Amino acid sequence: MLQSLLTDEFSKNVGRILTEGMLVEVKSHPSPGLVSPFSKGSHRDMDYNTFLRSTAALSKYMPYFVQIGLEYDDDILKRIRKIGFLAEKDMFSVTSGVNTQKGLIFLCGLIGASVGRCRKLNLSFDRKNISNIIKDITKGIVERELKNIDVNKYLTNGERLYLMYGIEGIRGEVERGLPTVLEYGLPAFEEGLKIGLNLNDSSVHSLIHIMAEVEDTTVINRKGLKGLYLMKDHAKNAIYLGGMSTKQGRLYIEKMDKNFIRENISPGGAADLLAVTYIIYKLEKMENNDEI
Ligand SMILES: CC(C)(COP(=O)(O)OP(=O)(O)OC[C@H]1O[C@@H](n2cnc3c(N)ncnc32)[C@H](O[C@H]2O[C@H](COP(=O)(O)OP(=O)(O)OP(=O)(O)O)[C@@H](O)[C@H]2O)[C@@H]1O)[C@@H](O)C(=O)NCCC(=O)NCCS
Ligand SMILES: Nc1ncnc2[nH]cnc12
Repeated sequence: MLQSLLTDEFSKNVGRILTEGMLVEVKSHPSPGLVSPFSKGSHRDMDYNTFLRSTAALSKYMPYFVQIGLEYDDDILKRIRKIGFLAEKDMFSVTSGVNTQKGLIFLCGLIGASVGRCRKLNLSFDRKNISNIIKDITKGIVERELKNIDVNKYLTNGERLYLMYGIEGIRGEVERGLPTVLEYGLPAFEEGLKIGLNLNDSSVHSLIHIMAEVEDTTVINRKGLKGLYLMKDHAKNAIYLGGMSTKQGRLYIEKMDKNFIRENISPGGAADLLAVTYIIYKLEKMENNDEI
């Protein structure tokens, strides 16, 4: 599959932004319960270096996702998954079997292909068009993959949690066109930059707003619905205190990190959506020739 797709300069540039998003996310701190350069968060089996290795391995695949959108009109989801499957294999091999960025591979596949498709159709690659194309590519995914699950096969966390609670997780997020990113992640990130926060602090500000809204199956998997509500309540308190824009908010977010580690909460889905937030922000800049 890789040999049959030759990537062009545009795909490489977009691929670079996808990789940058993964790096910006894992570099952000304090990131409650998550891995950062200063903390392993609520994890024993991975640290910052594991994420660097994983991101380096995945970077190779990013331009191919874009190329899919540039070259094909049909079976886009199937094609993304073919490449994604190879990427997952490489990820697990460099992390000794630890799941660092499985969700992100899928999300980057969809964003990359949707940007390729925008280019092909002469559409600007802004948040609205990316969201609409992702809705289109993933139309019916919840119905096909969750509502019709074969309960006798091995179930992934996402599938099991849908059966238990009806929670749609990453599939619901993409089929609805990334509402958590468009309605919460991006506005908070841009608000942070507008009031003068640096990249790190705007990212954490955005992360907190995402945590307040997302149905993160990584959290539910470990801690049940109680864990999800605990995460959301903490995030809402942090927002009430001003998030990263106030001293009280910052102190609260540092305390949140300690609480999440004590409670073994790691919002991996929220982390992925922060990466997506940054990626879409950066793609819009690229479109306007601002920062590339
Ligand atoms: C559609 C797929 C993403 C696969 O779906 P699957 O059913 O296999 O997976 P899910 O269990 O549904 O979870 C997928 C990951 O998505 C992230 N996530 C969770 N909730 C949301 C949400 N609401 N919105 C967006 N994203 C969300 C989350 O990924 C992050 O967390 C992972 C780290 O978690 P960790 O705590 O380590 O969890 P575990 O290893 O599970 O266990 P413990 O440590 O607790 O023991 C990390 O991956 C982050 O990225 C969910 O994990 C897609 O993969 C697919 O199509 N699969 C089919 C096979 C295929 O074709 N693969 C190639 C696809 S491109
Ligand atoms: N920084 C991070 N920490 C833990 N899990 C994650 N999944 C994606 N990014 C993560």
